[in-house]
Amino acid sequence: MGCNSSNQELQAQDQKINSFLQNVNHKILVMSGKGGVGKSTVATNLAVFLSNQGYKVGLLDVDVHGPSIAGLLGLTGLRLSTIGDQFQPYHYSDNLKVVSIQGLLDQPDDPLIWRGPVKIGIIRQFLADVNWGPLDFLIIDSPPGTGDEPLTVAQTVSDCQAVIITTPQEIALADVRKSIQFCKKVNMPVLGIIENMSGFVCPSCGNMHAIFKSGGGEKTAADYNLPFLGKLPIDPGVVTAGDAGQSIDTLTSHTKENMQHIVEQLLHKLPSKPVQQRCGGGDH
Ligand SMILES: Nc1ncnc2c1ncn2[C@@H]1O[C@H](COP(=O)(O)OP(=O)(O)OP(=O)(O)O)[C@@H](O)[C@H]1O
Repeated sequence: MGCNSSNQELQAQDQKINSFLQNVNHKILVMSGKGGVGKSTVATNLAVFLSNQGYKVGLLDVDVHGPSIAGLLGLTGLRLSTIGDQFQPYHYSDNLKVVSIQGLLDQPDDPLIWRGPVKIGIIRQFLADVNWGPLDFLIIDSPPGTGDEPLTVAQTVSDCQAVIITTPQEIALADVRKSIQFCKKVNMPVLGIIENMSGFVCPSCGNMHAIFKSGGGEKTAADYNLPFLGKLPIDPGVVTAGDAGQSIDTLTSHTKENMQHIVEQLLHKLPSKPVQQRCGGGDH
């Protein structure tokens, strides 16, 4: 009896998830094999750049143990409110809604000491019980690796596609190859690979220094016959902007153009679908 009722609850939740996902044109999971390669930075900026172009975007942080989206967007006091039985996403702008586990913590520095089933439960709830509304893009930022969080997304969001972030050095690329194999195993198409921290242009001499090497992400994409979406250099401005809760869009360096190029490449790879009601641009 208990088992039946929990099965029924799961089925009811599945229905809610499916009815939300039917109203989302493109679902993108941003993954990396290795930690600290800039996955949250890229996920956040993809969401901001797309929403600035007028697309309706939802940004979901499923990095339960190390959520950083709220900080990168300057939403340090982010709280998720509820109306009835639904969470209300944070409206970063007219076109960008944000949900992060951070919004449920009493203290921002509280650690979450959760095992798999609890994490799976909260991710499903963020898909079932959030008042997202119709979206052109749902961008999901996952923790590094191939654990519970990306697996839950892959199993729950049936037409999700992956964008894999790497840095150019071999130790990161070895983990990217695992991410690619993971995507194959769970039948999640890879939209492309982005190489972050790809070279550093010295502000004094203007020369490019390949601190973590350069080109490894592009080569891995070619080796696996996957699209290469572009690269971002090591840019101290990215750190300063991220720490100040600002997007790459506020930078004056070439990094902004590189990010725009990545967004254009991504849009090229996607089948065009009718856009949700578009607004002029972000208001944040
Ligand atoms: N292109 C870049 N140039 C300079 N710094 C960068 C760049 N990209 C990201 N960073 C910085 O690197 C740090 C890690 O970035 P971020 O949090 O996005 O990585 P992550 O892969 O999501 O990390 P985690 O594994 O903890 O989830 C941040 O301080 C960020 O500002």
